[in-house]
Amino acid sequence: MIQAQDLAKAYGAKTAVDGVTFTVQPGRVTGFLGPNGAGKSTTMRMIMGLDAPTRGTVTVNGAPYAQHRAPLREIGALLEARAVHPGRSAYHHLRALAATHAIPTRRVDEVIELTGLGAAARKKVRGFSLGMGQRLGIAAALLGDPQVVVLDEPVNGLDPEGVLWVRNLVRHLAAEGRTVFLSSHLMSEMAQTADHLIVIGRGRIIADAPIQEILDGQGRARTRVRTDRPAELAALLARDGVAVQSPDHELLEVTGLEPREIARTALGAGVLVYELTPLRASLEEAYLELTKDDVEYQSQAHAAPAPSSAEE
Ligand SMILES: Nc1ncnc2c1ncn2[C@@H]1O[C@H](COP(=O)(O)OP(=O)(O)OP(=O)(O)O)[C@@H](O)[C@H]1O
Repeated sequence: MIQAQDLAKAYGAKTAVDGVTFTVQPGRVTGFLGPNGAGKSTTMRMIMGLDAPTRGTVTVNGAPYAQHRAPLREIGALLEARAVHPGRSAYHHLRALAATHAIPTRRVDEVIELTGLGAAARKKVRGFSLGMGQRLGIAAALLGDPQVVVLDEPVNGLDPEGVLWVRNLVRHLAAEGRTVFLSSHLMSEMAQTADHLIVIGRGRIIADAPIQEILDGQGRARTRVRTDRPAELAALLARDGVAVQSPDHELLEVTGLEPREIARTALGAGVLVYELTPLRASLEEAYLELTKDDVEYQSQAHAAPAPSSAEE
């Protein structure tokens, strides 16, 4: 289990993570979803003890990473920008890692098998494709047979077969009762892989719910309408896929129509509307909104010299 409590990280004046509180439970795949720059990698680095929080705490199975005697057996991670000696073979890289953590060599063969590295394991890492590099990173993460697995953008650079492989692997790890926490900036990928989603935008949690709940809530615009002729407007709005409720005098709650359409219908019939309030943006909409800002950020980042911390 991973528990973050009011976890925050600032780099100078830049707040990367702005006080997040969440729990990643064992036995399911938890997706950490957010656009580029939302704070996913920073949060994951703090989980792994690679970055010190400015505020708050994060624990892995009840203790901060640094306090575990054999951290590799507790939690395994694939983080971006993993340093692997390019002149070494994947096999030797894993052997060296195992040796420094008192992990038997037999386990190296197991993770090579598990990650489908196969014959490539004997080749120098220098010649690895992005996909093979990701597999090696995942092999290293699983080396200590950890109860908690953290993968930062594990499907980045993988071909469709590789994406499917990661999906099956993480589902298998969760089915074994492990805590699996993986990040992505793609809602579509998460929808197919995760049981539970934690959505982060600009360093803050914007949703933390089972995936089904999030998918059910998608795309169903709900609007509060106040009008002096509620019965008449309700009748005008009634159509397939639209639900109209009247919880109070002069009040309607309309599901399945955008405010603009409601306004147009009311205007067409000469019905006075004196309130029109969208009740809840769907997560997908909220997510797209955040992504939109991020695209702007990206284009600015390309126009100006890239910050030295940029990972892409
Ligand atoms: N070492 C650093 N120094 C300064 N700013 C940083 C540093 N690391 C991250 N940031 C900034 O903190 C914010 C969050 O970055 P982070 O890498 O955690 O986001 P992310 O959600 O993982 O995005 P991505 O998908 O691009 O990796 C970004 O604005 C980033 O530029």
